[in-house]
Amino acid sequence: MAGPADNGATVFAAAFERFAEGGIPEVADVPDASLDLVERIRDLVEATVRTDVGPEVRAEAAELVSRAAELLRAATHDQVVRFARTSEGRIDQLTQAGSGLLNPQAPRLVFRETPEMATQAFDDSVEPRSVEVVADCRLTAAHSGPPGRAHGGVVATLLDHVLGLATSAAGVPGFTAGLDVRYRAATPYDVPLEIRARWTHCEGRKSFATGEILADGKVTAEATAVFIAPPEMRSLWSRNPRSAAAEDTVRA
Ligand SMILES: CCCCCCCCCCCC(=O)SCCNC(=O)CCNC(=O)[C@H](O)C(C)(C)COP(=O)(O)OP(=O)(O)OC[C@H]1O[C@@H](n2cnc3c(N)ncnc32)[C@H](O)[C@@H]1OP(=O)(O)O
Repeated sequence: MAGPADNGATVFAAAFERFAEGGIPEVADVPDASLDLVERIRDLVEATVRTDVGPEVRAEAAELVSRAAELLRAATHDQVVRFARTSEGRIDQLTQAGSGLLNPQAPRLVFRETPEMATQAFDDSVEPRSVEVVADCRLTAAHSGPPGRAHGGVVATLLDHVLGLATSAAGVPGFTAGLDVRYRAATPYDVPLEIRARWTHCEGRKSFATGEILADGKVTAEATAVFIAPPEMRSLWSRNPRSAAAEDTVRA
């Protein structure tokens, strides 16, 4: 298993080998039961935050939740990391905290107008292309910070993730090296939010993006970020084969 010291490169290398061999499953093959479980846990978290029931009912609920955790632990993966290929040809990590389909702690982030994602990164013969990535999200009371508004860290997570995907879409992805968020107004929960981002330029290994969150058409937060891919990741990404066919089904 990869430890923190290896920068995740071992896990990525294994994932790219599997991608090359056609072994990365499709996101579309994730069973409905897996998605349903995630949605129900999100509902559970929301209900837990909002509940006003007494201690006895809480204790009863806690017993049920413990039983559910026990059921899920009956079979576990060696790695939490679960790669899958999206319909746009992008490799996603289904348990990541930004939008992971199999992570109930991730906000419900839905990408729209998603342009075809670059599947070939760091290809010297292809100029990065600036594409606008747009996502919809509705935060809940479980994401609140000060009364009535979203937590600033959650707002930063949304921006980090969507700006990161904009650099992936451009063909120059990386890890977040810096994220500068300007909180212009309260970001509300329980209302539709729109998150927009686009890659702007590269300076050497640094890939820059900007983006913003809008509620009811008004910008509540904006960000600039720099993403950097370590050399070993660049070499992995650069040989990401576009033509790989997925044969596995997701066992999630
Ligand atoms: C597959 C499906 C996934 C699917 C998942 C999808 C995820 C979407 C996006 C989520 C993104 C994340 O959360 S990523 C996770 C959070 N981020 C991280 O864990 C990153 C931790 N940091 C690192 O690993 C490292 O510091 C790196 C890789 C970022 C950079 O290390 P390095 O390669 O050694 O580079 P380093 O020499 O430090 O810096 C290179 C150059 O950049 C400059 N530089 C460094 N930081 C900054 C900065 N904040 N702003 C400006 N410039 C900077 C340096 O001065 C230097 O300039 P010069 O001397 O060259 O001029």
